[in-house]
Amino acid sequence: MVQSAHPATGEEHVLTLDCPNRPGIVYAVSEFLVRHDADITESRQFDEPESGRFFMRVRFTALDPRYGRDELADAFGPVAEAFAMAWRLNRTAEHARVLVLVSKHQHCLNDLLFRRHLGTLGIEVPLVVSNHPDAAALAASYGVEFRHLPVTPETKPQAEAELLRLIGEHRVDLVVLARYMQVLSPDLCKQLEGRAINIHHSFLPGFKGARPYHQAHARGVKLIGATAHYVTADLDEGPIIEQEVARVDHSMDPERLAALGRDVEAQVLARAVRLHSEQRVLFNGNRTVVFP
Ligand SMILES: Nc1nc2c(c(=O)[nH]1)N[C@@H](CN(C=O)c1ccc(C(=O)N[C@@H](CCC(=O)O)C(=O)O)cc1)CN2
Repeated sequence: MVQSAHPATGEEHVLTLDCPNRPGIVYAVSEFLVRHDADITESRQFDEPESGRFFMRVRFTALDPRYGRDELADAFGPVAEAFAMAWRLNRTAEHARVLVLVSKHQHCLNDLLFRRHLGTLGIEVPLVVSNHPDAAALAASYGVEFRHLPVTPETKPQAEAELLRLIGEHRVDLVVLARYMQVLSPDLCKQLEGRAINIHHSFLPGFKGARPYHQAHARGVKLIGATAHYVTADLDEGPIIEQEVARVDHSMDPERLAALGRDVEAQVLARAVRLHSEQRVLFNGNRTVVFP
């Protein structure tokens, strides 16, 4: 990891990119930044032999006030085109606007709102939405707007249309399924591609579905876990961002496993939301490249 020696005054940005691997990519990016009077403060890269793709994340401070995010983006376009890059450039001061979806279990929602309240998670949460009324008091306790959106097989299309309207109205960048127990339709998944994260309460690919702790108990596992992944139409199959495990034993019934799992779920989801909101996750097919 490359770290800058001298403090710089200016706006901090993050550039992420991926492209076919070839010589000269790092030079081209560095030359562009130097030419625009930017100071690189962190740089990570990964060459993936299997796909032949190159992945990079650069954090830099723009020292010349003539070059804000939009001016730099316009100027970087030709460089990106020359290397067939997929890329994103954002100011780090811009916090991701997160809509949280929740059902009955509130531990992951509470953890996210508490970390935001403490200022240790750089996100804004304009809205909490649930298919049950239970979480209204928790959202209110953090001063966050709450919307109860019941979902039945008959009302799912209207409920999802209303959810999309709320995402637009609140300028949402990221949807977080914090133990939301309804399966999103393929259409909604397509519209939320790359900007919806789910916490699954097992160590995937083990124990998919709605009752992983009962499955784990029945199997007699000695480790349980949680997985944060991007949401796709294929249930529990999306690109994995973060995972963690905890040791368990024969004396623990499904309820005890679920109680232990709650802490793991909350930690894994908060880590995944931080990694995504800091632009530290890049897509590599159905997998991810994560620069922590
Ligand atoms: N399109 C997707 N939607 C959702 C995903 C996903 O990966 N893709 N993850 C789930 C969360 N989840 C596991 O992490 C999960 C939630 C619900 C179910 C399920 O079978 N639900 C039943 C209803 C259960 C209930 O009402 O309690 C169902 O929808 O018929 C499985 C896995 C969130 N959505």
